[in-house]
Amino acid sequence: MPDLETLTRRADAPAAAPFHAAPDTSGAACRVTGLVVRRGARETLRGVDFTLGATERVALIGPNGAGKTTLLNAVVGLVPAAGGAVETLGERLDRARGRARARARTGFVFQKHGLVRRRSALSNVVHGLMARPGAWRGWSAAIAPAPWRADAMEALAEVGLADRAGDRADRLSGGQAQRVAVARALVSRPRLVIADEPTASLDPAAGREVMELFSALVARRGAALLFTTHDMEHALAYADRVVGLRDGRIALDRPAADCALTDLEALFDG
Ligand SMILES: Nc1ncnc2c1ncn2[C@@H]1O[C@H](COP(=O)(O)OP(=O)(O)OP(=O)(O)O)[C@@H](O)[C@H]1O
Repeated sequence: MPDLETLTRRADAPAAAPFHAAPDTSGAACRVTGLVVRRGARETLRGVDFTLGATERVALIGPNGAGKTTLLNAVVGLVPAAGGAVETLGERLDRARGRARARARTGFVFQKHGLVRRRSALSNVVHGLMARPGAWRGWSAAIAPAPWRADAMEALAEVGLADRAGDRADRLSGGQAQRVAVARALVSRPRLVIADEPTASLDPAAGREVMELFSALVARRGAALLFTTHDMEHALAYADRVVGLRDGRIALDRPAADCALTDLEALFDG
């Protein structure tokens, strides 16, 4: 089974999935019910109930090993449920076609940008369109169809990097590279964006800049965002709701506006 990062590599893109899948009529980006995930003999998620609204931004927090990444993986069907159910973008994830359709409408951002270093910023954003029908994984900015290049340029402009479109990814700063990764995730206009510690590799100022932009763009697009973070200030500032995991269970689920920093820090005590 591929991990989250291989999903953004074109060879593993769900090419068979239709770009325009059935509309989500469930009213939620994701519904997780009684989810149990096992890794070997150990239960890493132990009965998780969680709903992500269609346009909601949720921060997942908790100590190391609490199950945050496992939950992100489960939301796109990258780890199987040993119990309970997951429905994402109206699709049942226990079915291969449902998983492919849900993933085709999901954007991904990772701790490390995962850009192709020798390709231009624009080519890297074009890669975010590879779930479209007819996509060829060798496409770069130079040979992708003009409308696709235009979409990629628009996404780069939205992250403030239109003027760096032709620069190789390895010439960008960490913060700029992560902004390109955000553009790559959003260019296909996903209904759901998931991000695993998107600022962990950045310094605090660059991290704030990326999250500010990322969270605002997702809101402007009317998509849902689920991100993990170890930065409690990011959880409070860039999410509508904070969900805390501890030992594979939900230990906190509250609107960000009703949380104090001390509430979040309490999750890490003991
Ligand atoms: N591929 C795997 N095989 C076996 N066990 C795993 C695997 N991935 C994660 N686990 C285990 O599942 C549990 C939850 O891990 P997970 O990565 O979801 O936690 P996390 O909250 O994201 O932690 P962190 O903050 O350290 O990234 C941990 O005990 C971990 O060791």
